[in-house]
Amino acid sequence: MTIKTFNNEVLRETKAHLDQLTKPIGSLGRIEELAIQLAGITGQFPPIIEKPAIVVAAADHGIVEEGVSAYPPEVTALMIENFVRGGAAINVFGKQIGAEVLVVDVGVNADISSQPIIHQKIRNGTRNFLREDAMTEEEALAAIAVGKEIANDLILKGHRLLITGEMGIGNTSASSALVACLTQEPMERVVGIGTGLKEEERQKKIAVLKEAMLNRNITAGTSPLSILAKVGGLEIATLTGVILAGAAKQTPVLIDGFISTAAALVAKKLEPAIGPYLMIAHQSAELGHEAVMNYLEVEPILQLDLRLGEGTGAALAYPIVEASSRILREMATFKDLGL
Ligand SMILES: Cc1cc2ncn([C@H]3O[C@H](COP(=O)(O)O)[C@@H](O)[C@H]3O)c2cc1C
Ligand SMILES: O=C(O)c1cccnc1
Repeated sequence: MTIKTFNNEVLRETKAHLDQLTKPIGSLGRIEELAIQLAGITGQFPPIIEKPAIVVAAADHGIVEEGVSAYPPEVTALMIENFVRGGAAINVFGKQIGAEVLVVDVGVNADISSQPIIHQKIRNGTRNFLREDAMTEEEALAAIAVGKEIANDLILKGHRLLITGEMGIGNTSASSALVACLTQEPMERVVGIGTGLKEEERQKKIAVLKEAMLNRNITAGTSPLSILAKVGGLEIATLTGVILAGAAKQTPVLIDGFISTAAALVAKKLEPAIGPYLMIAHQSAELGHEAVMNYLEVEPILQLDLRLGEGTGAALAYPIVEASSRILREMATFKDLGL
Protein backbone atom coordinates (compact mmCIF):
# COMPACT_ATOMS: atom_id res chain seq x y z
CA MET A 1 0.00 0.00 0.00
CA THR A 2 1.54 3.31 -1.00
CA ILE A 3 0.54 6.61 0.56
CA LYS A 4 1.52 9.59 -1.58
CA THR A 5 3.18 12.57 0.04
CA PHE A 6 1.29 15.80 -0.63
CA ASN A 7 2.10 17.46 -3.96
CA ASN A 8 3.88 20.73 -3.16
CA GLU A 9 2.79 22.36 -6.42
CA VAL A 10 -0.90 21.70 -5.62
CA LEU A 11 -0.41 23.04 -2.08
CA ARG A 12 1.26 26.19 -3.42
CA GLU A 13 -1.49 26.74 -5.99
CA THR A 14 -4.19 26.35 -3.31
CA LYS A 15 -2.49 28.77 -0.91
CA ALA A 16 -1.98 31.33 -3.67
CA HIS A 17 -5.64 31.04 -4.71
CA LEU A 18 -6.85 31.45 -1.10
CA ASP A 19 -4.91 34.71 -0.90
CA GLN A 20 -6.57 36.01 -4.09
CA LEU A 21 -10.14 35.41 -2.85
CA THR A 22 -12.33 38.41 -1.97
CA LYS A 23 -11.57 38.46 1.77
CA PRO A 24 -8.77 39.70 3.96
CA ILE A 25 -5.79 37.31 3.77
CA GLY A 26 -6.16 34.46 6.26
CA SER A 27 -9.61 35.61 7.40
CA LEU A 28 -11.26 32.23 6.91
CA GLY A 29 -8.94 30.76 9.53
CA ARG A 30 -9.21 27.00 9.93
CA ILE A 31 -11.39 26.79 6.81
CA GLU A 32 -8.35 27.82 4.83
CA GLU A 33 -6.19 25.21 6.55
CA LEU A 34 -8.81 22.58 5.75
CA ALA A 35 -8.94 23.71 2.12
CA ILE A 36 -5.18 23.25 1.86
CA GLN A 37 -5.38 19.84 3.55
CA LEU A 38 -8.14 18.73 1.15
CA ALA A 39 -6.03 19.78 -1.81
CA GLY A 40 -3.11 17.85 -0.33
CA ILE A 41 -5.17 14.72 0.29
CA THR A 42 -6.84 14.67 -3.12
CA GLY A 43 -3.77 15.92 -4.98
CA GLN A 44 -6.19 18.25 -6.79
CA PHE A 45 -6.77 21.94 -7.13
CA PRO A 46 -9.58 22.61 -6.57
CA PRO A 47 -10.57 19.50 -4.57
CA ILE A 48 -14.16 18.35 -5.04
CA ILE A 49 -15.86 17.12 -1.88
CA GLU A 50 -19.30 15.62 -2.39
CA LYS A 51 -21.38 12.46 -1.85
CA PRO A 52 -20.24 11.64 1.71
CA ALA A 53 -20.66 8.05 2.87
CA ILE A 54 -20.71 6.93 6.51
CA VAL A 55 -19.26 3.53 7.44
CA VAL A 56 -20.63 2.29 10.77
CA ALA A 57 -18.55 -0.74 11.75
CA ALA A 58 -20.13 -2.88 14.46
CA ALA A 59 -18.73 -5.54 16.77
CA ASP A 60 -18.85 -6.80 20.35
CA HIS A 61 -16.16 -7.04 23.00
CA GLY A 62 -15.39 -9.93 25.35
CA ILE A 63 -14.01 -7.49 27.92
CA VAL A 64 -17.60 -6.45 28.80
CA GLU A 65 -17.69 -9.54 31.09
CA GLU A 66 -15.57 -7.46 33.48
CA GLY A 67 -18.25 -4.81 33.95
CA VAL A 68 -16.52 -2.02 32.03
CA SER A 69 -19.58 -0.52 30.32
CA ALA A 70 -22.69 1.16 31.74
CA TYR A 71 -24.86 -0.69 29.17
CA PRO A 72 -25.35 -4.41 28.45
CA PRO A 73 -23.77 -5.96 25.31
CA GLU A 74 -27.20 -6.76 23.86
CA VAL A 75 -27.45 -3.06 22.97
CA THR A 76 -25.01 -3.54 20.06
CA ALA A 77 -27.41 -5.80 18.13
CA LEU A 78 -30.41 -3.68 19.15
CA MET A 79 -28.74 -0.58 17.76
CA ILE A 80 -28.15 -2.38 14.43
CA GLU A 81 -31.91 -2.77 14.21
CA ASN A 82 -32.23 0.91 15.04
CA PHE A 83 -29.75 1.89 12.30
CA VAL A 84 -31.73 -0.18 9.81
CA ARG A 85 -34.97 1.51 10.83
CA GLY A 86 -33.36 4.93 10.61
CA GLY A 87 -33.89 5.82 14.27
CA ALA A 88 -30.35 6.40 15.53
CA ALA A 89 -28.60 9.76 15.89
CA ILE A 90 -26.33 8.90 12.96
CA ASN A 91 -29.37 8.30 10.75
CA VAL A 92 -30.68 11.76 11.59
CA PHE A 93 -27.37 13.54 11.01
CA GLY A 94 -26.56 11.39 7.97
CA LYS A 95 -29.90 12.26 6.38
CA GLN A 96 -29.28 15.95 7.01
CA ILE A 97 -26.04 15.88 4.99
CA GLY A 98 -27.44 13.53 2.32
CA ALA A 99 -25.01 10.76 3.25
CA GLU A 100 -25.43 7.08 2.76
CA VAL A 101 -25.10 5.13 6.06
CA LEU A 102 -23.48 1.72 5.57
CA VAL A 103 -23.63 -0.61 8.56
CA VAL A 104 -21.17 -3.49 8.54
CA ASP A 105 -21.19 -6.40 10.97
CA VAL A 106 -17.61 -7.51 11.52
CA GLY A 107 -18.20 -9.12 14.91
CA VAL A 108 -21.59 -8.63 16.53
CA ASN A 109 -22.20 -11.37 19.09
CA ALA A 110 -25.70 -12.23 17.88
CA ASP A 111 -27.32 -13.69 14.79
CA ILE A 112 -28.31 -10.61 12.85
CA SER A 113 -28.04 -12.30 9.46
CA SER A 114 -31.57 -11.25 8.53
CA GLN A 115 -30.72 -7.55 8.78
CA PRO A 116 -30.18 -5.67 5.49
CA ILE A 117 -26.61 -4.58 6.28
CA ILE A 118 -23.15 -5.64 5.08
CA HIS A 119 -22.32 -9.05 6.55
CA GLN A 120 -18.61 -9.62 7.07
CA LYS A 121 -18.67 -11.20 10.50
CA ILE A 122 -15.21 -12.44 11.44
CA ARG A 123 -16.19 -13.87 14.83
CA ASN A 124 -18.90 -13.36 17.45
CA GLY A 125 -17.16 -10.56 19.32
CA THR A 126 -13.57 -10.41 20.49
CA ARG A 127 -12.27 -12.62 23.30
CA ASN A 128 -12.00 -11.13 26.79
CA PHE A 129 -8.54 -9.54 26.69
CA LEU A 130 -8.17 -9.66 30.47
CA ARG A 131 -7.81 -13.44 30.02
CA GLU A 132 -6.61 -14.01 26.44
CA ASP A 133 -5.76 -12.11 23.27
CA ALA A 134 -8.83 -10.38 21.84
CA MET A 135 -8.10 -11.66 18.34
CA THR A 136 -5.46 -13.50 16.38
CA GLU A 137 -3.36 -11.38 14.05
CA GLU A 138 -5.13 -13.12 11.16
CA GLU A 139 -8.51 -11.97 12.50
CA ALA A 140 -7.22 -8.41 12.92
CA LEU A 141 -5.87 -8.42 9.36
CA ALA A 142 -9.17 -9.81 8.06
CA ALA A 143 -11.06 -6.99 9.80
CA ILE A 144 -8.67 -4.39 8.33
CA ALA A 145 -9.19 -5.94 4.89
CA VAL A 146 -12.98 -5.59 5.24
CA GLY A 147 -12.55 -1.87 5.90
CA LYS A 148 -10.23 -1.43 2.94
CA GLU A 149 -12.60 -3.26 0.64
CA ILE A 150 -15.62 -1.23 1.73
CA ALA A 151 -13.70 2.04 1.35
CA ASN A 152 -12.40 1.11 -2.10
CA ASP A 153 -15.90 0.15 -3.19
CA LEU A 154 -17.42 3.42 -1.94
CA ILE A 155 -14.69 5.44 -3.67
CA LEU A 156 -15.35 3.55 -6.92
CA LYS A 157 -19.01 4.47 -6.58
CA GLY A 158 -18.11 8.15 -6.53
CA HIS A 159 -18.17 8.98 -2.82
CA ARG A 160 -15.63 11.76 -2.38
CA LEU A 161 -15.45 11.69 1.42
CA LEU A 162 -15.80 8.86 3.90
CA ILE A 163 -16.91 9.16 7.52
CA THR A 164 -15.90 6.65 10.19
CA GLY A 165 -18.51 5.46 12.65
CA GLU A 166 -18.82 2.51 15.02
CA MET A 167 -21.14 0.63 17.32
CA GLY A 168 -19.92 -1.83 19.92
CA ILE A 169 -20.66 -1.91 23.62
CA GLY A 170 -17.27 -2.05 25.38
CA ASN A 171 -15.33 -0.37 22.60
CA THR A 172 -14.10 2.55 24.72
CA SER A 173 -12.20 -0.07 26.78
CA ALA A 174 -10.53 -1.52 23.69
CA SER A 175 -9.77 2.02 22.47
CA SER A 176 -8.25 3.11 25.79
CA ALA A 177 -6.09 -0.01 25.90
CA LEU A 178 -4.88 0.66 22.34
CA VAL A 179 -4.15 4.30 23.11
CA ALA A 180 -2.28 3.47 26.32
CA CYS A 181 -0.16 0.82 24.57
CA LEU A 182 0.57 2.87 21.46
CA THR A 183 1.23 6.27 23.09
CA GLN A 184 2.67 5.21 26.49
CA GLU A 185 0.19 7.53 28.20
CA PRO A 186 -0.71 6.30 31.71
CA MET A 187 -4.03 4.42 31.79
CA GLU A 188 -5.57 6.98 34.19
CA ARG A 189 -5.23 9.66 31.49
CA VAL A 190 -6.87 7.70 28.69
CA VAL A 191 -9.79 5.93 30.36
CA GLY A 192 -13.12 7.75 30.36
CA ILE A 193 -16.69 7.05 31.37
CA GLY A 194 -17.75 5.65 27.98
CA THR A 195 -21.53 5.28 27.98
CA GLY A 196 -21.68 6.84 31.48
CA LEU A 197 -19.80 5.03 34.24
CA LYS A 198 -19.77 6.53 37.75
CA GLU A 199 -16.32 7.56 39.03
CA GLU A 200 -15.85 4.39 41.13
CA GLU A 201 -16.81 2.30 38.09
CA ARG A 202 -14.29 4.19 35.97
CA GLN A 203 -11.64 3.38 38.59
CA LYS A 204 -12.55 -0.31 38.23
CA LYS A 205 -12.31 0.00 34.43
CA ILE A 206 -8.80 1.47 34.87
CA ALA A 207 -7.82 -1.43 37.17
CA VAL A 208 -9.19 -4.03 34.73
CA LEU A 209 -7.37 -2.47 31.78
CA LYS A 210 -4.08 -2.18 33.71
CA GLU A 211 -4.24 -5.83 34.71
CA ALA A 212 -5.17 -6.80 31.14
CA MET A 213 -2.12 -4.97 29.79
CA LEU A 214 0.15 -6.87 32.16
CA ASN A 215 -1.51 -10.17 31.25
CA ARG A 216 -1.15 -9.48 27.51
CA ASN A 217 2.58 -9.05 27.96
CA ILE A 218 2.85 -5.99 25.75
CA THR A 219 6.38 -4.54 25.67
CA ALA A 220 8.13 -1.73 23.78
CA GLY A 221 8.95 -4.26 21.08
CA THR A 222 5.39 -5.46 20.46
CA SER A 223 4.28 -4.58 16.92
CA PRO A 224 1.23 -2.35 16.29
CA LEU A 225 -0.57 -5.25 14.56
CA SER A 226 0.09 -7.49 17.54
CA ILE A 227 -1.19 -4.81 19.93
CA LEU A 228 -4.34 -4.42 17.80
CA ALA A 229 -4.88 -8.18 17.93
CA LYS A 230 -4.24 -8.42 21.67
CA VAL A 231 -6.58 -5.66 22.89
CA GLY A 232 -8.35 -4.09 19.92
CA GLY A 233 -11.79 -4.49 18.50
CA LEU A 234 -12.92 -5.93 15.20
CA GLU A 235 -14.80 -2.72 14.32
CA ILE A 236 -11.77 -0.63 15.27
CA ALA A 237 -9.59 -2.72 12.94
CA THR A 238 -12.16 -2.26 10.18
CA LEU A 239 -12.02 1.52 10.62
CA THR A 240 -8.21 1.31 10.48
CA GLY A 241 -8.69 -0.30 7.07
CA VAL A 242 -11.09 2.47 5.96
CA ILE A 243 -8.61 5.16 7.03
CA LEU A 244 -5.67 3.46 5.27
CA ALA A 245 -7.58 2.82 2.04
CA GLY A 246 -8.94 6.38 1.97
CA ALA A 247 -5.41 7.79 2.17
CA ALA A 248 -4.11 5.34 -0.44
CA LYS A 249 -6.92 6.43 -2.79
CA GLN A 250 -6.42 10.15 -2.01
CA THR A 251 -9.94 10.41 -0.61
CA PRO A 252 -10.52 12.31 2.64
CA VAL A 253 -11.72 10.31 5.63
CA LEU A 254 -13.41 12.37 8.32
CA ILE A 255 -12.62 10.69 11.62
CA ASP A 256 -15.22 10.82 14.38
CA GLY A 257 -14.52 10.65 18.13
CA PHE A 258 -12.35 8.71 20.56
CA ILE A 259 -12.89 5.25 19.10
CA SER A 260 -12.37 6.32 15.50
CA THR A 261 -9.24 8.21 16.58
CA ALA A 262 -7.92 5.02 18.21
CA ALA A 263 -8.39 3.37 14.78
CA ALA A 264 -6.51 6.29 13.21
CA LEU A 265 -3.69 5.87 15.73
CA VAL A 266 -3.34 2.21 14.74
CA ALA A 267 -3.39 3.25 11.07
CA LYS A 268 -0.59 5.77 11.66
CA LYS A 269 1.49 3.20 13.52
CA LEU A 270 1.07 0.82 10.57
CA GLU A 271 1.65 3.53 7.91
CA PRO A 272 3.33 6.65 9.36
CA ALA A 273 2.93 8.43 5.99
CA ILE A 274 -0.81 8.89 6.60
CA GLY A 275 -0.11 11.59 9.23
CA PRO A 276 -0.97 14.60 7.00
CA TYR A 277 -4.18 12.88 5.82
CA LEU A 278 -5.73 12.71 9.30
CA MET A 279 -8.80 14.88 9.71
CA ILE A 280 -10.47 14.67 13.14
CA ALA A 281 -14.06 15.93 13.21
CA HIS A 282 -14.51 16.79 16.87
CA GLN A 283 -13.07 16.56 20.33
CA SER A 284 -15.06 13.96 22.21
CA ALA A 285 -15.93 14.45 25.87
CA GLU A 286 -14.33 11.04 26.47
CA LEU A 287 -11.22 11.45 28.61
CA GLY A 288 -8.15 10.57 26.59
CA HIS A 289 -9.31 11.91 23.26
CA GLU A 290 -7.35 15.12 23.70
CA ALA A 291 -4.21 13.19 24.66
CA VAL A 292 -4.36 11.00 21.57
CA MET A 293 -5.01 13.99 19.29
CA ASN A 294 -2.00 15.76 20.81
CA TYR A 295 0.04 12.64 20.18
CA LEU A 296 -1.13 12.58 16.55
CA GLU A 297 -0.58 16.36 16.28
CA VAL A 298 -4.07 17.01 14.90
CA GLU A 299 -6.63 19.66 15.82
CA PRO A 300 -10.30 18.71 15.97
CA ILE A 301 -12.76 20.74 13.88
CA LEU A 302 -15.60 20.92 16.45
CA GLN A 303 -15.94 20.74 20.20
CA LEU A 304 -19.50 19.90 21.20
CA ASP A 305 -19.01 17.64 24.24
CA LEU A 306 -20.34 14.69 22.26
CA ARG A 307 -19.60 11.20 23.60
CA LEU A 308 -21.67 9.01 21.35
CA GLY A 309 -19.65 7.71 18.42
CA GLU A 310 -21.56 6.15 15.47
CA GLY A 311 -19.89 8.84 13.30
CA THR A 312 -22.16 11.56 14.72
CA GLY A 313 -19.49 14.24 15.25
CA ALA A 314 -18.07 13.63 11.78
CA ALA A 315 -21.49 13.94 10.15
CA LEU A 316 -21.95 17.26 12.00
CA ALA A 317 -18.52 18.49 10.87
CA TYR A 318 -19.05 17.47 7.24
CA PRO A 319 -20.67 20.75 6.09
CA ILE A 320 -17.60 22.62 7.34
CA VAL A 321 -15.32 20.36 5.32
CA GLU A 322 -17.50 20.72 2.22
CA ALA A 323 -17.51 24.51 2.67
CA SER A 324 -13.70 24.46 2.78
CA SER A 325 -13.61 22.92 -0.68
CA ARG A 326 -16.42 25.13 -2.05
CA ILE A 327 -14.64 28.42 -1.35
CA LEU A 328 -11.88 27.33 -3.73
CA ARG A 329 -14.36 26.77 -6.54
CA GLU A 330 -17.13 29.28 -5.89
CA MET A 331 -15.66 32.43 -4.33
CA ALA A 332 -14.65 35.32 -6.54
CA THR A 333 -11.07 36.58 -6.66
CA PHE A 334 -10.06 40.26 -6.51
CA LYS A 335 -9.12 39.87 -10.19
CA ASP A 336 -12.73 38.87 -10.95
CA LEU A 337 -13.73 42.20 -9.34
CA GLY A 338 -11.33 44.02 -11.61
CA LEU A 339 -8.90 44.82 -8.82
C1 LIG B 1 -27.89 3.14 23.16
C2 LIG B 1 -26.45 3.36 22.77
C3 LIG B 1 -26.15 3.83 21.48
C4 LIG B 1 -24.83 4.06 21.14
N1 LIG B 1 -24.27 4.49 19.99
C5 LIG B 1 -22.98 4.56 20.14
N2 LIG B 1 -22.62 4.16 21.36
C6 LIG B 1 -21.23 4.20 21.84
O1 LIG B 1 -21.10 3.64 23.15
C7 LIG B 1 -20.37 2.42 23.14
C8 LIG B 1 -19.05 2.58 23.84
O2 LIG B 1 -19.15 2.84 25.19
P1 LIG B 1 -18.77 1.75 26.30
O3 LIG B 1 -17.36 1.38 26.07
O4 LIG B 1 -19.01 2.44 27.60
O5 LIG B 1 -19.72 0.58 26.12
C9 LIG B 1 -20.17 2.09 21.69
O6 LIG B 1 -21.18 1.27 21.22
C10 LIG B 1 -20.19 3.42 21.04
O7 LIG B 1 -20.43 3.36 19.67
C11 LIG B 1 -23.76 3.82 22.02
C12 LIG B 1 -24.05 3.32 23.29
C13 LIG B 1 -25.39 3.09 23.68
C14 LIG B 1 -25.70 2.56 25.05
O1 LIG C 1 -15.95 9.63 21.27
C1 LIG C 1 -16.43 8.53 21.03
O2 LIG C 1 -16.21 7.96 19.94
C2 LIG C 1 -17.27 7.81 22.06
C3 LIG C 1 -17.25 8.20 23.39
C4 LIG C 1 -18.01 7.52 24.31
C5 LIG C 1 -18.81 6.47 23.90
N1 LIG C 1 -18.82 6.12 22.62
C6 LIG C 1 -18.07 6.77 21.70
